[in-house]
Amino acid sequence: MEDCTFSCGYHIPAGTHLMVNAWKIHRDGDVWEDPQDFKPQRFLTTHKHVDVRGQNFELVPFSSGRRACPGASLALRVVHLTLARLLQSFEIDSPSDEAVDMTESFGLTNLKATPLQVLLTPRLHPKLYEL
Ligand code: HEM
Repeated sequence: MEDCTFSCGYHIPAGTHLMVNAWKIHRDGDVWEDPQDFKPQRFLTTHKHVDVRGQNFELVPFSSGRRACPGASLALRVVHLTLARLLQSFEIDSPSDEAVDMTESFGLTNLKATPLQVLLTPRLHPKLYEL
């Protein structure tokens, strides 16, 4: 390992424990319009060429480079499958009429400030839920 100095002026001494702040990168107002808003349609329009696998540094959910997530391909499939099965199999509701509190808490990973309470009601034939 050796010291590293970038042309923009950052100097990183050898042995530094460096953590990438993906939360901040993913909310960069120079890249993302209304960065705090959940707008998945931006990936069909203004940012349709942005890839999640570490080639476009403005979006790095699986990191990038040699230590990027080796489970990315599996994860991209499993997330779709799990979400689809959940939506197909259950009515999803909240126990109260109040809007879900989406406030975030501070931490290394992105946690909700208040626990999510959900009511799941099976919507398919009971036989389909047998193990
Ligand atoms: C949506 C799901 C997932 C996300 C967002 C994700 C994200 C990440 C990120 C950002 C890193 C880099 C961490 C760092 O820089 O220190 C990472 C590393 C890693 N991920 Fe994932 N991951 C996911 C699912 C998975 C799955 C399904 C597997 C395995 C089956 C997996 C296995 C790993 C391993 C082994 C590493 C460490 C790689 C290394 O240090 O060389 N991940 N993941």
